[in-house]
Amino acid sequence: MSSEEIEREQAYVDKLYARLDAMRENASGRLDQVLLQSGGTHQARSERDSIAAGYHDDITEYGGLENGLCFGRLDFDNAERSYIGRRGLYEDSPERAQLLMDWRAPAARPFYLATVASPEGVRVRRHIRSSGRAVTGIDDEVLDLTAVDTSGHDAVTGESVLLASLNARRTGRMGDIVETIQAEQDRIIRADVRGILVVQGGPGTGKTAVALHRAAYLLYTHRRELTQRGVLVVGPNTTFLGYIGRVLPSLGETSALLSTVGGLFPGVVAEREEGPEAASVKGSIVMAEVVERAVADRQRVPGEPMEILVERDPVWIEPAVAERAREQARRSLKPHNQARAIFAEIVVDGLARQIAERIGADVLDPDAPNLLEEGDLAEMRAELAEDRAVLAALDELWPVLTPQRLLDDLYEWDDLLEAATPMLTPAQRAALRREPGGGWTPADVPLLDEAAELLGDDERVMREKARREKARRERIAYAQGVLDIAAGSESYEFEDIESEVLTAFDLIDADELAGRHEEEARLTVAERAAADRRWMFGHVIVDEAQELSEMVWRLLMRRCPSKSMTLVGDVAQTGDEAGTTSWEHVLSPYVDDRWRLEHLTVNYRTPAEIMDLAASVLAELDPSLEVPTSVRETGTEPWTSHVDDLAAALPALVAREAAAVGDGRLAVIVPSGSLTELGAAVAAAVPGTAVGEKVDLESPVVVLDVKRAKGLEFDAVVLAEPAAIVAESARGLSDLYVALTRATQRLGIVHSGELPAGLTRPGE
Ligand SMILES: Nc1ncnc2c1ncn2[C@@H]1O[C@H](COP(=O)(O)OP(=O)(O)OP(=O)(O)O)[C@@H](O)[C@H]1O
Repeated sequence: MSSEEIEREQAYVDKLYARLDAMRENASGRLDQVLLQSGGTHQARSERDSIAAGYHDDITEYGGLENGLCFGRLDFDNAERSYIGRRGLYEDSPERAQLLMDWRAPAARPFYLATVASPEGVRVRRHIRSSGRAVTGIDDEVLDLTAVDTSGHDAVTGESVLLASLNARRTGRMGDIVETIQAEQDRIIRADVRGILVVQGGPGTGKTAVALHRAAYLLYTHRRELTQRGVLVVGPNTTFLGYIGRVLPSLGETSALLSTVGGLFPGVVAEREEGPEAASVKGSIVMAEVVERAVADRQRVPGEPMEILVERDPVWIEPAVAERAREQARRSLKPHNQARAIFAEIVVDGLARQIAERIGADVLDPDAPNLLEEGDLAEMRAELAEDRAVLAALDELWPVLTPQRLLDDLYEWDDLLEAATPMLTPAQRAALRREPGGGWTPADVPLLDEAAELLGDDERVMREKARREKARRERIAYAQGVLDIAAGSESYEFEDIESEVLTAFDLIDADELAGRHEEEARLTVAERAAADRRWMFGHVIVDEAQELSEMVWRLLMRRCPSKSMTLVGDVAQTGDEAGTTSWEHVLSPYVDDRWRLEHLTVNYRTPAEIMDLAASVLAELDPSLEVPTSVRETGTEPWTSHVDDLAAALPALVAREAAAVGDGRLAVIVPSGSLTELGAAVAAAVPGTAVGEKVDLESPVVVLDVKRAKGLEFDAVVLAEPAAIVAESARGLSDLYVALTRATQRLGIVHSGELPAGLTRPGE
């Protein structure tokens, strides 16, 4: 392509960036203005908060567009032309002529779908390559071969753009694919938002990429509903979330919350590890009943009259009264903590009547009516309801519980555990046992959530929350008052804003104001959703959805009552014992057969040479499972090396591979049981190696186990002792399949023991 043509496109791209810069400056100026406004009604304040949050989102989005703002151009048969980019841009003029079309706009679809066979009115599709703001190349695809003189164009090169991107070195962060979305992917990305869409696809077929682009597409197309309610994206572990974390902002969205299952219960960090037995029991659907029983077991009736000393006089909670109280409280169908008030009222009334009988009786005439009146009785009830001994008795019979307390007690006390789990085997019960304060695991999260549903909020906690919110508002109003006095006016002239604010900041508590800005203006929908267990998302996207347990599905269905969901996964890659090998099994309890299934069939990651090997392992796992077709070959066969002492030999082999990938990324995937030992051996010999749980994926070499490698990809992979990986878990063959399909260029296998079936091929 001629350099004039590149220059011409550069001039256009410069114009786009100039417009973007102006928009960014404008948004920053407006944000500053909003943050400095003050006072007004509660409604005015909250309107300002949301306006400020909007500007903040815009600025974040503009900042993410420094690379490849514009990547395509469509020339139509009717001589019209559209530039396609990561967001739409319009001229700053009354006509608002479109400068750049958002890739998600319906009119941009031909960029992804048009072919020579079906050009959809497109004459030429142009790919514009760039680095930062500089245009570096242009590739044209002539689609309407009859309508155009092709002599001025290069050969058809659509594929070359895709292959260039697939062959590029990995950085440790996932990038977006907006420039090269393929037709089968485009159809999924733009599928109807309603209902549950399951995307089944083998490794490397772009499930993660498609899921994230779908999030961006839905937020664009259904902006009003979804930016308010947000989109939840659930991924398998924090390493993975770090890997995909920058894809969405670069697509221009801040209304998506990325979370692991462990992060879905606000206030709890569920990072403890536990054995597969415990995780498997906790994930099973019977736990819904276990939690229900555990709550019911905390609503007690004493076996015999329970004595309480009220001001040194004994009174008794009679079993019959407590029974009636419990029944009425349960019949209210209120959650446990709220129903306690009903229980307490009836019990207290019983106590008040006992006392009334004693002190109101006519000593001269036992048959005479009680001397106390209804008013006296009411007063007595009020006093008893506050009495320490009565409260202690109520706490014993119907304690106010947090979900954490309920589960802590359940796991700790044999009698509670036994009572709540008659349907479990002794071994399953033993797997649940835990000492107090042991920390939460991801499998506890749906149980905490289940408990929270049944327990409801503690009214005391709610009162405390309301009190704190009121105090916060008052502090702000106070600070604002000072600010207004300092500035001498309630409304500012914007030219003078800086000097006035500086004075005010000097005079009052700057932290207070900074905190207020932080708290109120900076909270995105995603942040607000993260802090609120009851948040109901507009759409839920789950990656590696095959790993989710039945209990997690229950939680997710609660968070998305509209059941608008996209679930991507591969039932051949299930590693978690509580995970699934059947979509139908997990979905039918919620939506029966009302869900749609789409398939992705092309592997964009793993070259054919590596996929051949992975295919033999998949055949061992289940011959009926289909292997996705690799889109490219590299000419490099995987190598196998048999060694006597793995820990001694591995570092040198890793160093050799690291040299072979140059500035790319290399992963050493090892059995979980040897992670520490092999990690240390490699780290000691190969500079820049990161090992373990939360590895920095941007390191040149990382050592991890399959669980943490899930969903990730690297230029090269060295797989250590595959037979041990297979032996480590009930789903070991699936784990091996996952490990084999992480590489984009090179794969090596090092083993000291036997090779597992499927991998026994002649090596290097
Ligand atoms: N249309 C595309 N254009 C460019 N790259 C693509 C395209 N589709 C997928 N890729 C790339 O292929 C690789 C694999 O994609 P992704 O991680 O989304 O696959 P996956 O199906 O989630 O894999 P796995 O099940 O193994 O986790 C990524 O590097 C992704 O960017």
